[in-house]
Amino acid sequence: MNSHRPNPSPISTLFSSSPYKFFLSFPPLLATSINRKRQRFTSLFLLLFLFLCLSFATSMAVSDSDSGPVVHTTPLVTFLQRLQLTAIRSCPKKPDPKVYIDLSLKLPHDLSTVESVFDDLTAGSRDMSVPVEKLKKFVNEYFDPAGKDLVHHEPEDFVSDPTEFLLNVENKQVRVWAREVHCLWKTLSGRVSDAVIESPDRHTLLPLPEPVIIPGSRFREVYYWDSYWVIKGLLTSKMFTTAQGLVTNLMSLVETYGYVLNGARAYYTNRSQPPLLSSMVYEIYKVTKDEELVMKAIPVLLKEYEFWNSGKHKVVIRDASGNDHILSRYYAMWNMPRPESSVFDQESASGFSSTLEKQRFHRDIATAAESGCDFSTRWMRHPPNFTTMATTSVVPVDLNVFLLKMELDIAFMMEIAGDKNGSERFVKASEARKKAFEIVFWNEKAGQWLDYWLSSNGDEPETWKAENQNNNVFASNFAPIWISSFHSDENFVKKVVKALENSGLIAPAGILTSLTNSGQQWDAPNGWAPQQEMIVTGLARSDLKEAKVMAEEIARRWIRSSYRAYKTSGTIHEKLDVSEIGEYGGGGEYKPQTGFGWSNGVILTFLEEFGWPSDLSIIEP
Ligand SMILES: OC[C@H]1O[C@H](O[C@H]2O[C@H](CO)[C@@H](O)[C@H](O)[C@H]2O)[C@H](O)[C@@H](O)[C@@H]1O
Repeated sequence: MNSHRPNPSPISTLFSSSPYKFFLSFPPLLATSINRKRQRFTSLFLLLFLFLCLSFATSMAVSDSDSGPVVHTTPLVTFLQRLQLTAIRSCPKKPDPKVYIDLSLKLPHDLSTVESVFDDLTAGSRDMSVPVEKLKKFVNEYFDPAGKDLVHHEPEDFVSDPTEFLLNVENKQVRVWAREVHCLWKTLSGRVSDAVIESPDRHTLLPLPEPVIIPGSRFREVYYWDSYWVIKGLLTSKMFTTAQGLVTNLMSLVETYGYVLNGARAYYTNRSQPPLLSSMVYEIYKVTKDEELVMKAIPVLLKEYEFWNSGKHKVVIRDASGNDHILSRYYAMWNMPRPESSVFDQESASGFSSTLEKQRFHRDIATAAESGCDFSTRWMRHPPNFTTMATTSVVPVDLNVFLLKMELDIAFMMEIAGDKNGSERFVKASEARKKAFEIVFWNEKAGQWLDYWLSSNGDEPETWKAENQNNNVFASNFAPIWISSFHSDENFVKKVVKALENSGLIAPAGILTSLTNSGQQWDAPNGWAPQQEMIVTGLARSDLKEAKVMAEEIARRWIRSSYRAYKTSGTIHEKLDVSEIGEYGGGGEYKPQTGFGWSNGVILTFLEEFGWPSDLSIIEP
């Protein structure tokens, strides 16, 4: 596991800077002109002086740098960041910065040689730019292109027409399309190449034991929370072995790092993503009844549970009666620009003058990436001002739903394993978190759960204040309805359904992410597959008729829109613009992506859940 080493303090560079070198060389210079006693006194004096300098610099270092945890990255990532900067400054058509951080070092070159060639190439260039042709030549000579280290893999359990596939989809047009979506698993399937296993230091792609399903396009590596909806889709496609392989991969990351990484890249080791590993194991178990998988998963899930419920991730909110409620927040172990978007982050932080402000901002940016919702007005103190991102100060509703679900899943798995005490312990933990939902997040007037803004840095317990609830409407405010703890009481669900109906979130093609069009991708007018699925599935599982009707209506809108977008663009999109049927989403820091893992998964899941009658047109009425 990576150690959470603190950020290197400016003190480490103190003695290499010139004025101090001068002081260190001072005593020998004096030796010829004064006697030994005086020399000893002078040396002592200088030592004392240096000690005082050191103490002063240390105290400055402590107060002027953010003291949170930092997981360091690899030398290759650090170099590729330099190359990325040069590429962005050199190419007239701005390339996707992620392309450069995904390159791998060609054999037989070693990094230090390549670095010195690069130093020569950029020497004399003030802004690090170089002529494009020279840059291309350098990259081609020393690097393999992004994506070369993930080789195609034909999934062994893929059949083009699986038996019992989507039996309730009767409409011919929809069946044909569903089969095409099912076939996309083949294009998204890959295996980490042997080159990565043999020389991991030459790659930013991390070794994984089993084949993978990637989201698609620029996302040529496994992502944590995406995998939940990919797995749901794979189960519909009867690809059980592939689904199990994905879980084995994510479990291997927990074994190595102590948590599941944001994605399987060396530059994602400083953060996780929404914790859905237990839900993945649960979904697979429901279909396969594979007890061996459950037994393997329990210790891994316990390790992951500890990660989310300790250190900076853990927060304590005290209620008016003095009872403490333990919840979790996102908190990345990083306070610098994200390597995959380094230039973007540097520019965004350029308005901050102190190192401390910059570091805090970078941590809040990386933390938003850990939330999976990068970026959104949800994390901004003064939306839509991006520089007011303060993700570490938010106790998020959805993260705590995932953790409550994890507690219930672990309890369920421990029951299977025959560990009654362990199971009871986790049932108790889930009850405590459910209580915290009532006290901290639930807002009776709004009929939804609201994110909570911390008043302090979250290191000490703090007292709950009504004004700290974020009153803005987000799809995530309705995420709790996903789990049985919140959808089993009909009267309660009625309240939530009414609030959702009146929220303004229900749009022609699905559920909006928020009501603010900020230009960020996790805001209006975008709708994302995972949020549609959580809310729709939760409503559909309740016993309330209105909730079921609403669920089906939202699912049909989403499917129709995905179908129309597919027919016009020939592909499935990462996100949709839900203000209009058939429009794909935009905004944010990268171009809209296609492929696409979780969108395919949710289309198949909805078709499995609601079917499609033969007389119902897929073209919107
Ligand atoms: O490169 C920018 C960011 O890209 C990722 O985030 C987006 O794509 C992921 C894969 O589909 C998805 O899990 C996430 O919810 C999206 O916002 C990546 O996860 C970020 O860490 C990265 O900075």
